[in-house]
Amino acid sequence: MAETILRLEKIRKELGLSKAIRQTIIPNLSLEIMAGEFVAITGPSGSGKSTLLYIMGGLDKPTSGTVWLDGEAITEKNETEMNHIRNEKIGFIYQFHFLLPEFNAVENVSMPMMINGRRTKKEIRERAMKLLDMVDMQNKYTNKPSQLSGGQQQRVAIARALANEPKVLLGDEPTGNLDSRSANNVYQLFDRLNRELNQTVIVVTHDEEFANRAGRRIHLVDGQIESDRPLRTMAEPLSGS
Ligand SMILES: Nc1ncnc2c1ncn2[C@@H]1O[C@H](COP(=O)(O)OP(=O)(O)OP(=O)(O)O)[C@@H](O)[C@H]1O
Repeated sequence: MAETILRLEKIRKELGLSKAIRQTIIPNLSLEIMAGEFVAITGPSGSGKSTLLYIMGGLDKPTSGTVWLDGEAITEKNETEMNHIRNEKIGFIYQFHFLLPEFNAVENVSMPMMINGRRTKKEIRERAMKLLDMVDMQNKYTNKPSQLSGGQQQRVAIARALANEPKVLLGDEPTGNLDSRSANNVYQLFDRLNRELNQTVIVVTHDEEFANRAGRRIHLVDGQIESDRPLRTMAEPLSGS
């Protein structure tokens, strides 16, 4: 049986707009995600999807409540400990790739491994190339981001997010900035990572087609789960693929 990889317990998020005015983004949300799940988080603009994803990935702290990642309460960690956990256990993909412009594809993918320090230089380079092969970027090792299309840049960003074998891969609108063909490549890649590597994937998306490819769909309204339903059981083949 799959184990719980991420657990959110009574998460509340408020923002202080001024001393007197506080906005509640997430009133009280609990959620459990199992290893190997592919979860899409949908909902109207402003419903708190990105806030929730950032809290899951330790990039934002809830006002109260606990986030457990791989059995550890990450909400209790300080910034230094959190940097380490993010590097080791969380892969984050944004709508805009945030690749380092002055470095080529191999160097960008190598970066999280260099920071981590668990591998030798040679191992890092070999793994970076292997990851780029996996995202079908084998011919672009030495290209800098400006020499790549938007879809290719996003695939390098995905390879980078996978560099340290993260427990969870989090995507904030990873196809939001792509044309439909590149978006389709990215869907297929997420799908493959989930099925072949059993990678846990959680994506926030406005894209209906992407959301429908996930194994589970959580719909947020006003920071609350309006629906949470399986779209298919884990590792069940996607119809039409
Ligand atoms: N730094 C901030 N300062 C003020 N308000 C914020 C801040 N970050 C988020 N908010 C507010 O929190 C709410 C939730 O924002 P969030 O980005 O999580 O929603 P979302 O569902 O991801 O929206 P979208 O689909 O438009 O990206 C919104 O009302 C937003 O205006």
